[in-house]
Amino acid sequence: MPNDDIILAVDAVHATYINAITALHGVSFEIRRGGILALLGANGAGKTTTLKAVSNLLPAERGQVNAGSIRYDGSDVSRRKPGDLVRAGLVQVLEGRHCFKSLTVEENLVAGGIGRSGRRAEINADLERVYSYFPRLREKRRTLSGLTSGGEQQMTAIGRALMSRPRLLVLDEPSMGLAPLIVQDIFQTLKKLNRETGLSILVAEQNSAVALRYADHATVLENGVSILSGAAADLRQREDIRALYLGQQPSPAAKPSRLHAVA
Ligand SMILES: Nc1ncnc2c1ncn2[C@@H]1O[C@H](COP(=O)(O)OP(=O)(O)OP(=O)(O)O)[C@@H](O)[C@H]1O
Repeated sequence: MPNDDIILAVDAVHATYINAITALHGVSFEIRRGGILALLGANGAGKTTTLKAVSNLLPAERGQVNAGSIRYDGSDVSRRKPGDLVRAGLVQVLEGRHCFKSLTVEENLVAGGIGRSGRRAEINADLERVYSYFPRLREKRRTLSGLTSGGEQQMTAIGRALMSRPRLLVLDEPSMGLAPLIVQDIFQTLKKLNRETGLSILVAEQNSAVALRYADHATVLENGVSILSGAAADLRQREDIRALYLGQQPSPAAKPSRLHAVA
C-alpha cells in the first residue's frame, strides 16, 4: 500500500555493473515529502550508484537494478525514462558540477529551463527565483561558467536543476572540493529552499558533519548496504557514528558494534 507522505521509497535494492560487479546489495530508505535525507558513506560505498538508480540512469552506464524497488511519488522508476522523471520533478545534480564552461552562467541556467520546454516569461520568472536564492549567480550572470569559481559552478549546477522546478532534488557530493564557508553557504541555501518551498532533498555526502547538520534524516551505506538509518539529530549524538564518519575519537564506552544493532 503506497504511503502518500513518502516521496521516495527505496526498498532492498541490489545493483550491478556489466552484470558482474555488485555495487549495491540491500539499500533501503524513505524520504518524506518536504524532508531532507543525507546518504552517508565512504568512497565506493555505493552512494553515486544509489542516486543513479533513483533517476533510472544506471542503464546508461551498463548498470542495472537486479532486485528490490524504487518508487518516486508512488510509481516504479524502472518503468520511466530519466527525462520523464525530470518532468515529474525528480531532478539530479550530478557529481562534479557539470556546467557548460563556454556558456555564461545565465545561459547555463536557461538551458535547464528549456529542458522543461517553458515559455520565455516563465523562464524569466524562474531565473529571478534562482537569483533570489543565489544572489552570487546574478552578479556573475554574464560571466562564462568556465571562468567562475568552483563554488559558483556548483551553485550554477544547482540553479540549473531548480529551473526544472523539482519536487525532489538529488545532489551528489555538493561539497566536493569546496572551501568550508562555501559549503555552508550552499547547504544553508538548500535548507532555505526546503523550508520555504517544501522541496524534498536527497543528498549524498562524504562530508557527514555538514550533511547531518542540515538533514532531517540520514542513511549510512557501507559496502553497498544501508547499515543504519535514523534522525540526523540522533546520529549526530552517537559517538560510534562520530568516530566512524565524522573523524572524531570515541570515548572508551562507545562500541562500534552498536552501529549494526540498530540497523
Ligand atoms: N560505471 C561503473 N562500472 C563498474 N563499476 C562501477 C561503476 N561505477 C561504480 N562502480 C563500482 O560500484 C561501487 C560503488 O561505487 P559508487 O561510485 O556508487 O560509490 P560512492 O559511494 O558514490 O563513492 P564515491 O564517493 O567515490 O563516488 C564501487 O565498487 C565502484 O567501483
